[in-house]
Amino acid sequence: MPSLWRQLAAALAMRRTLIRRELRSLIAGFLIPVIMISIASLVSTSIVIPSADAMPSFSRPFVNPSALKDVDAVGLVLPKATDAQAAAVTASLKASFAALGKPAMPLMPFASAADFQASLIDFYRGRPNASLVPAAIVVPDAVPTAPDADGKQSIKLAVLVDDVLVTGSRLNDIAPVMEAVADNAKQALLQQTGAVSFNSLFTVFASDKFGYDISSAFVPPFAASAFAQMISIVASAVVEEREAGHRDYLITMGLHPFAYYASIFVINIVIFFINIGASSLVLYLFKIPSFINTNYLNWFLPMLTFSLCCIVLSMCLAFMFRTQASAGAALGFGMSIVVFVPYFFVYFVANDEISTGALYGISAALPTFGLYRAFSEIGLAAQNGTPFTLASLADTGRNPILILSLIFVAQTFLYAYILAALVYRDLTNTKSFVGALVGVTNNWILGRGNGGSATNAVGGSSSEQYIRASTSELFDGTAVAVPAAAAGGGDGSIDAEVVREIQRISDPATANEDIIRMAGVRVEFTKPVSRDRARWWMPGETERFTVLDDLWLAIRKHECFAYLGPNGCGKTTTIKTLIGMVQPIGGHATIGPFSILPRYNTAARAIIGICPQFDTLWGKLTPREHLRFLAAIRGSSSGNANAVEAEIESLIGEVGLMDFADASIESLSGGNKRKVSLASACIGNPSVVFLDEPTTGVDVAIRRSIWNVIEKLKQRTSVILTTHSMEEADALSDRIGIMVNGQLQCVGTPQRLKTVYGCGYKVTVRTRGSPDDVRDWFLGGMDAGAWDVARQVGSTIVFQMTAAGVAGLQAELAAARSDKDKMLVGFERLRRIFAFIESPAGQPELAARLGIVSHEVRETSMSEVFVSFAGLQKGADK
Ligand SMILES: Nc1ncnc2c1ncn2[C@@H]1O[C@H](COP(=O)(O)OP(=O)(O)OP(=O)(O)O)[C@@H](O)[C@H]1O
Repeated sequence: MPSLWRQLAAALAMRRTLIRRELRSLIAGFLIPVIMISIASLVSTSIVIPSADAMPSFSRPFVNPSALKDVDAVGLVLPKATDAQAAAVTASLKASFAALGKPAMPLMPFASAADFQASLIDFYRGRPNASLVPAAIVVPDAVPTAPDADGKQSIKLAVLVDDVLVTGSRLNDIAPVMEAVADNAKQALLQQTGAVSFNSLFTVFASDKFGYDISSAFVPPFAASAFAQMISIVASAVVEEREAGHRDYLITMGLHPFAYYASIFVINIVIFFINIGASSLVLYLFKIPSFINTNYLNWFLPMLTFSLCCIVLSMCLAFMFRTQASAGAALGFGMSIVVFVPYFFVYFVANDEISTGALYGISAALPTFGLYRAFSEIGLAAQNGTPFTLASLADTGRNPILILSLIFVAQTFLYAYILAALVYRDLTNTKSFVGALVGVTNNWILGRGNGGSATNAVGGSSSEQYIRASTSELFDGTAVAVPAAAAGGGDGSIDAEVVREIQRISDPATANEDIIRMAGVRVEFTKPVSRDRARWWMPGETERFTVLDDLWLAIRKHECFAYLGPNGCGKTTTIKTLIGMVQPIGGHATIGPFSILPRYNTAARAIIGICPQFDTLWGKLTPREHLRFLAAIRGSSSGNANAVEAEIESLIGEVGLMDFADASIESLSGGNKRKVSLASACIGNPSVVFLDEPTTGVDVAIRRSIWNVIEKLKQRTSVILTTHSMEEADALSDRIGIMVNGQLQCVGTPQRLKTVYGCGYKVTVRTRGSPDDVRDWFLGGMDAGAWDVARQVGSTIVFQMTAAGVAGLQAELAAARSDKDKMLVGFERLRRIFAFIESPAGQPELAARLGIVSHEVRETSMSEVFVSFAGLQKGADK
């Protein structure tokens, strides 16, 4: 196998190709954060008055005003008042304030609200000539120039009060003052206009609107939420890959789990960078004050470090979900809650004030909160006129960005540890999470693990180390007790060849004959308790059931072994055990020189190839790219790029994909996809290839071509073929094993099984004479009672052996000492049958009477042998 880094490079190259091909869907996914930040920016900037666009950052000088005691200037906006009216109102207000003990109160009349705003903004900017503090503005609305028909004038008088002055208990202090202001304004206007009625109202205006940066409150939660959405996007993608079987396929084909997860990490970091860039651009283009006035490293550090921890966290969360749909829905919603609930709590309940300890504590538990607070602190600092600078990063008392970023980095390591444990548990079927943590610590971190561990690859030890360590673990045949029924010469209850196979497996001297050996392998799964036994007070109750029950099986070098059995008998489970995707509860097994049970030595994966039952292909790749990628992760024995290309071309030619080698896999027919899977299994010259129902769902022509490939394949490697096609097994395999109820029921050459387990022969005769004569002649002449008529259609009669006839044949076979003798018994039988049917040829009169046109003698088919075993499967449809 190539080094970890080469595998990582190969996985990255493949992901890059996939991303290029799936750019549209990817952009759609990753646009979400940018869209969210854009919306937040747009809303923020649209709430700020237009003239504030050009404003630099400012600080509010009267954040906590002491009511009117702090008011030393008033702006008057009297847009429609005449000069005389304005002077009257001004004089009246002066009097009003003089009464409050503020005789030097400067009053500044403005011709329009826009004038007033401009002056106000100058004030906020800290311009020296702007001394205005807005406290009250009196705006007479629609000042009539002449009395109405009744001689009366009606004036609406609006008294606007800065909201900062009316917060909390200060309202009571302000109300009488403002009433006085209004009253004096009324009096002044009355004198000037002679109006007899006034409608006066108080309106509280927010001086905020004159430039308060609402983005500093608005953008942080949205930006944090946008980044939090990335968690659900990344996690969904990881779940999708697992759901499609890609992860397991790659790992069983030899990709290091570390390389697999590291490739996801690296690719997502790149995507995050793009995202950080795009989001920053949005904030810049919208001129979000806290962004453009703050040193960029203050933004970048939390965004980057959050991305690191977010990606690893996503990979951990992916383990909670089986399907991409559930992951997307649950995490998308969950992340919004996780961001917004603490945000609302802190902003509204805690009044945006939070102690440093609480800030770091909550951030350590919820990274999304940490990110929100980081953005929020940046916003607050900018709004207060002291935006974070590069130097302020070191001032951790005032600027929490560095500490928050370090918290994210620490979380990245923590989640990486948890991820390692989750992967470890998944790949080794360790029951408890704590056990997995211990396993990770011992095997991967401290390097104390056993060399044969399924997971040592990640520890970085070299392949040689592994092989040495694991070879010593190879079971010597005596490590597992031979089943009682197979002890000695067997007690006759199990197939003689199965007994011989068990004895051979338990003899270490014969180990070199086999590429695969399994001894006493036991696999159990759990399933929901059946309804009739379910207890209502224990919902979701499960029970264990045995799938492989003390399985002994050996595959010889360079043989094609057809592994047959009814649905659910455990064929796929056997293969999954051999490729390390199922962890048995007992037994020993080896593949070549590697021990794979009780602990899976991942070095074995270099010598196996897998064509899974369901195609696990990347639709956007072409067959050639697919094979190249697998070649890169498996490595070529020569390490020569030309040799790899030659191997790929030869495989493409062998499976007949020349015309489709550069078409995307998703455009191929089911049959051609099967061929890609088959070629993929052969990449890297494996010593044994697992073909799990390779011809399922393909037409006759493609089936034939796949058969041809298998024929060639078995000349250079061992093949384990599972299939439901007896014709296929019969045609391709050197030996057949039939598995029922998790145990091998019989094993041997197709001929042996047909001879030993068949139900004799069938003879079909077609006549132009009388079928009755033929029937009487056949049944009278062949062994008495051994034959009967199976069916008669027109002039064709089919004879088959009776139960007594089959029993007689079986007795003869049982008496034969060896398979060879059994074959001879079979041949002798055939010879006798043919001799009898052809005997009329020497008797013209009989031949003329019978008028036999043609005859056919057929042995029991593999299907019939199979059916006789399949019926024994528990729970099988009869
Ligand atoms: N992960 C699992 N958890 C629980 N039960 C499982 C699991 N995998 C397989 N099984 C069950 O184990 C039994 C054997 O399954 P397996 O897939 O090995 O059968 P098979 O012989 O390959 O069947 P088929 O010919 O239909 O592919 C079945 O009853 C199946 O439902």
